[in-house]
This record gives sequence, C-alpha cells and structure tokens, in this order.
Amino acid sequence: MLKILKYLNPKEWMLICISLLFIATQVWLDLEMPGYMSDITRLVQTPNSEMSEIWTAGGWMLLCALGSLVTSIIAAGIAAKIAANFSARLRSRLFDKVQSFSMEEINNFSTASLITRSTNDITQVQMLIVIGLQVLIKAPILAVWAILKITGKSWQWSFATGTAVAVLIVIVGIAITLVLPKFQKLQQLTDNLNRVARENLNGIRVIRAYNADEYQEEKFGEANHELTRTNLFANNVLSLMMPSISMIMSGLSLAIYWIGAILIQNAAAPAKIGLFSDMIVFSSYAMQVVMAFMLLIMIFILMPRAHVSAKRINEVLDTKPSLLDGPLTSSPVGRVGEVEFRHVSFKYPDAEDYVIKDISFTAKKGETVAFIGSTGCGKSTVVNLIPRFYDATEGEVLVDGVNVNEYEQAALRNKLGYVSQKAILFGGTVTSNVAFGDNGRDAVYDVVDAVYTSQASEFVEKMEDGYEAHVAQGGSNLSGGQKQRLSIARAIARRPEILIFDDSFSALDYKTDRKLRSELKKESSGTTMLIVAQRIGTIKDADKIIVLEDGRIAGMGTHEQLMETCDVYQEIAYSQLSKEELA
Ligand SMILES: Nc1ncnc2c1ncn2[C@@H]1O[C@H](COP(=O)(O)OP(=O)(O)OP(=O)(O)O)[C@@H](O)[C@H]1O
Repeated sequence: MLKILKYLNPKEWMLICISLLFIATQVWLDLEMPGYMSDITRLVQTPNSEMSEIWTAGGWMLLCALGSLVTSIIAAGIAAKIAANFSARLRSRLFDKVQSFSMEEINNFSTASLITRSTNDITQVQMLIVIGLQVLIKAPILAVWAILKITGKSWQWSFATGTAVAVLIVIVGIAITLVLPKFQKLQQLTDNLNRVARENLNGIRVIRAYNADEYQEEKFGEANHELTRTNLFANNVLSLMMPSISMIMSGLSLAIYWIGAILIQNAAAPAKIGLFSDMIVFSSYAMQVVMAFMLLIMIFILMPRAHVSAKRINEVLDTKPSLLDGPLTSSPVGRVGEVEFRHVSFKYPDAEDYVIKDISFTAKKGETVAFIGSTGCGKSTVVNLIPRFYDATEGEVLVDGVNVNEYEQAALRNKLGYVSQKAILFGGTVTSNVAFGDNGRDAVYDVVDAVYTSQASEFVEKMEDGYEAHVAQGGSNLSGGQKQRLSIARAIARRPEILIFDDSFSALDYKTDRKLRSELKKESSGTTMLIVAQRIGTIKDADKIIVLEDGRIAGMGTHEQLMETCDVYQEIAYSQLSKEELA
C-alpha cells in the first residue's frame, strides 16, 4: 500500500501536511471539551458559584464543538480532493502503462483484469485515502492525547479502559484474520465476473442464435454467486464488529461509573465532589480512547481490501514492457519499405512449440508478397512480427535493412499500414476512423482518396452526413464488408511504405476484392505489400507467393512457378479454381 503512495505529487504531500494541522486542531478541540464539562460539574456542585462562570465554561465548550466541526469539514474536503486527484492520475498512469504493453503482457493480465484494476481497484484505494487521511492521522493523535489526559487518575479506571482496548484488539484481530484472504479473493472474483459479462456482451448475437441464454446465465450466475458468497462472508464478519464495539463502549462506561461509585462511597466527604468530577471527565476521555481505537479499526476494515487493490495496481505499473524502444527514429536509408525475414522462428509466450520455423524471405520496395496456407499454419503470426506485436524468438525481422527492434516503436509503425484480420473501428465518424493515429492525415483529400481506393466511397457517400457520418463503437452500425473496407482505407490514408493486409479481403465479395486490388496497385505503386489471404484469386498476381505449411515455407515463387513446383499450392489452387481459371 505504501508503495503506491510514491505516486502522490509534492502538492498533495503539502495538502496532507495542511490536513494534518486541521486534524490535530480538531483533536485538541475535542479533548478540551471534557475539561470544560468537568468545570461545569464542579461549579454546579459548588455552593455559591456564579452563573456567569457556568455560562463562560459552556460558551467555551460550544466554541470548541463548533471549531471541531469546521476543522473536520475542512480536513474531509482536503482528503477528498487529494484522493480524487490521486486516483485520476493513477488511472491515467495505468492507461499509459497498458498502452505500452505487448500482446504478451495484455494476455498475461487478461483484459477483464486490466479493466477491474483500472476501475474497481483504484476506487478501493481512493476510498482508503479519503477515510484513511482523516482517520489514520486522527486515531493515533487522539489515542495518545486521550491516554495522556487520563493517566494518573485512578488505576482502577485505567485498568478498565486497558481491558476494554485489549478485548477490542482481540476481536479485530480475529475478524481481520478471517476476512483478509477473502478480500484477495473478492478482487479476483470481480475480475471473473467482469470477464464473463464481457464475453456475454461480445457474443450476444451467437448466444441468441444458439439459444444459449440459459447456459450463459448459468455461467454468469456461478460467477455472481461466488462473488456474493465471498462478499457476504466478509461483510457478516465485519458486521459483528460494530455491535461488539458498542458493547465494549457501554461496558466500559458502566465499569467506570461502578468503580467511581465505589471510590466515591469510600472517599472522605470533601474529596467526593472532586472524585465525581474526575469520573465524568475520565469516562469522556475513556470513550475518546475507545473511539480512537474504533477509528483505527475502520482503517483495518478498509486497509486489507485496499492493500490487495494497491498490490494489483502496482503489479501493472511495475511490469516492464517486454517490447522496448530502439534508438532509431527513422531508417538510415530513408523511406524504402523493404522487409526481410532472416531465419525467423517464433513461439508464443508460454507455448512449448514453435508456430513458425526458419522463415526467410525478402519483400523489396514496391513488391507484393503474399502468404497462403491452411488454417493455423502461421500466416498471421508471420506478418504480426513486422509491427512488433510480438518479437521473433529466433532470427531477425528487418525493415529497410534494420532489425525492427532497433527502431522506436512509433517510428517503425509509422512506416506501416496494418489491416487486421478482424476489422476494428472506433466510435466517431468515417473521417475520424480513416484519418486515425499518429501520422493519420487530416487532409480531406487523403481520406476521400483512401475511401475511394478501398471501394468504400459508394456506401460512405450514401450515408447520412457522408464522411462525417457517425460510426458506432466497434463499427456496429456497419456491415462486415463495410467495416473491412474502412479499415483498409485507414491503412491506405497513411500513405505508408509498407502495407500489411492480414486476411483483410475475405469479407469482400470477389468483384470488390478485384477492383480494390487494381485500384491499390494504381494508387500505391512503390508501396511494399504483404498480403495474407485464403483465396488464390486475391494473390495470383503477387510478385512472390509464400506457401506455408505447419509454420515452415513449403514453396516460394510466382503463381506460375508454384503451380509447377509446389504440391501444397497446387492442392489449394485446384480446390478453389477451375482448370480454365488457372490456365
Ligand atoms: N496469442 C496466441 N497464443 C498462443 N498461440 C497462438 C496465439 N495466436 C495464434 N496461436 C497459434 O498459432 C498458430 C498459428 O496461428 P495464426 O493465426 O498465425 O494462423 P493463420 O495461418 O493466420 O490462421 P488463419 O488462416 O486461420 O487465420 C495456431 O496454431 C494458433 O493456435
């Protein structure tokens, strides 16, 4: 927990010091009041005392109460401000950190857990800071000050107070031991609930189509039930604490008055009034002592969960991204766009087997290199190594003759236009989706050109508001083919040196696929293109086709060469095209 406090800035530390002053003042004012109460008790019992003296003591007592109220309001306001600013900063740090993660780290944490950590976990820490800043500072001051005030009165009263505090500590100790492991589990179960809810919402169409609502409800019910059960256990244990504390406080009052009654009865007549006044004051201070420990208990209730949350937040913030920036901000040969794989092998983190093995090829400037092969043979994996979604396990991936690890990630990715297998669009407009990212161009003609090349202008211009038409989050108001065309337009609009299409044409009909490729050829001459495809028709005209089988290169060459030399390619070709089309 303490570790996370290093993210507090100097201004917030200063505010903490100021709130410390207010809290100390509040405690001082609170502890002054029993003194005035004692004066009033004494004055009331002393014959011939002046009414004005009672009024004066009462007035001071009232002022102390008002002062305590004002200082506590100010301290609470400062704590709320510190906690809100601190958690906002923590949230943006977490967001930035996650942005720097490679797919490996994101998969390790899981998306659901990263969301819980950025929301629920931060709220736990925020709550602890709001309450903790007031209570954690107040409780020890109050406890020490109140104990100092009552020491030297009567050992019997001190003994009763000490016993009450000891019982309190034992009860809290037991409760914390029972509850602490549950808090750890609570955050994990919240992750799980989040994961099931996300899966359900993402797959809602399939769930409906397969009438799998009940199955999903069961899954959600299980996660929900488990979370509720753990929550209930923790809350039940904690709910026993408040009545126990009340009982201890009442018991202590009773003990003080009982002991007081015996002391007063046994005392000589002149000492009786003094003892009575002492008893009133002592019982007030004793309550303050118990109150101080009660405040500490509140912290103990909040602390374990916030501690678990802080640990989970720190785990993310302390994770060193496995993908580190290289020193180069541009390639030494300028804008070329050559891609070379030198004996590249790769296995996914935590996987045992290599997914691609000993891949070597070169895509020269302006060339189109295509990858084809059966499902799961490693085509996407090959092209995903170029933008460094993962780093090669063995061998080298070079862009313009330089290992991709040598580039600053932003510089490397600015050379690339990447279209993923699944079209991803963001909430906004057509233009904001096409002119997207660091070197995404704002110029209207770039967007219009790119939309035209990707065969999207027809449907975009038909949309209400055209290029400014609303695109829902995930592009859910567009068809699969429309989404794919806009994501292709996004890559083209960057005018990159290298275009990577990871099976991006499969959502397009044959006619659009053909037109798009011919426009692309005209528009992007000089741009190196790497195309992963399922259809021979899409890649037939490529300068080089690489046939993959079980992660290895089974053949490389033009369509004509492969038709003569590569069995795997022939098999794919014959399964897709007629003899006439192939001729
Ligand atoms: N994130 C991942 N973690 C572990 N293994 C993975 C991961 N992504 C893919 N794989 C495995 O790597 C292999 C190659 O996957 P890849 O997506 O590269 O195949 P592909 O040839 O592009 O397939 P498709 O044509 O179906 O898209 C598959 O066996 C897959 O199970």
